[in-house]
Amino acid sequence: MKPMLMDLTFNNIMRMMTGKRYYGEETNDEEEAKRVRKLVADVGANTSSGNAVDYVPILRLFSSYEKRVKKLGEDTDKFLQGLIDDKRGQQQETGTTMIDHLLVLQKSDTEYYTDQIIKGIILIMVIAGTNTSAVTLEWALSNLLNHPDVLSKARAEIDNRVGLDRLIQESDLSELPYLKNIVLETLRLHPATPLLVPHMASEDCKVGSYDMPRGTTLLVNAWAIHRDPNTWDDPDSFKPERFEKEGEAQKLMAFGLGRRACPGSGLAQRIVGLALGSLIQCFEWERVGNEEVDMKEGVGNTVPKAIPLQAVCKARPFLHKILS
Ligand code: HEM
Repeated sequence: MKPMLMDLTFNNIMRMMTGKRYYGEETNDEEEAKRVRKLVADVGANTSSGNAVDYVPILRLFSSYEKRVKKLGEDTDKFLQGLIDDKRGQQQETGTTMIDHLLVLQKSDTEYYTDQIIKGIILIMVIAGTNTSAVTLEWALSNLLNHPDVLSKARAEIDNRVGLDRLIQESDLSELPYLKNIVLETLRLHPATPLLVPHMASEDCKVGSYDMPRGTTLLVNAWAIHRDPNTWDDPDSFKPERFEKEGEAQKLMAFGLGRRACPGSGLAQRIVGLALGSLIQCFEWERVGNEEVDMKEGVGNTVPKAIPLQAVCKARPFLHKILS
């Protein structure tokens, strides 16, 4: 499932930014899509591993990491500049992509909305928004396969509120509280970035009973906070119903808190909710064998499953009718 979910979230973000798809059958330009897919795979392979030279400087003599990453940076910059230049050749005022809007802003505020800033915005949306949403979907589906009762309840909610005459759409999400609670429970047990991102104290301060001198790096262990038995009942169990209690969702830290919290949290919850809702509405899902889906965590910036999810699915009969 993981590669398909990654393709989905990457297409989603890139369609918002550029209007183009790079994965699947409806790609606009297959040659360009192939180049972009290779670039994305190379960036993925080189970002989560880190640079051993940072810890053991002598390794510089043997390592090609820095050279490789520099070349990758140049290729990425060329690709992003190409996206902006393509759009600049078109009529932005009628365009609906994010790059169109940013180029309109560039005309009125040239100093702030430079190409560099626009490239940075595209890049951070791809880096921060694709893998995080894809792993959350993979954990959500894994939990549903291990809890068929929850899956049936979610399907019943969608069938009742959306029906079988059309596909679920974004505007339905506010009417599907159980589906929302499944997403929240997944974010509680499997926060995609379990240590958030490192923060630094800009002034001397106290966190709980600890003194934090200015300049201290602070890591927040959201994973542990989300499983703290003093805060949650039966914290290790997957129980979306817990979020029916008022105020429970406010205890989550999967998107951080405060000024530097994730600005994509609303978008992420819509992407994950709609994708998961569509998978539940359109397909019958089963585990590959009788055994439960393995829920061990692997290693990575955004916590992957140790064993990638494989599942069996069959289109529900109504789908043929509405797609024909
Ligand atoms: C399930 C999906 C996602 C999760 C779990 C997630 C989680 C996080 C977390 C924990 C942080 C750091 C917050 C902190 O340290 O206090 C963060 C930062 C950020 N996220 Fe997300 N995120 C997700 C999706 C997205 C999406 C879809 C976008 C945009 C397209 C996005 C854009 C960003 C950006 C730009 C930052 C940096 C904000 C800053 O430093 O001020 N994220 N995210």
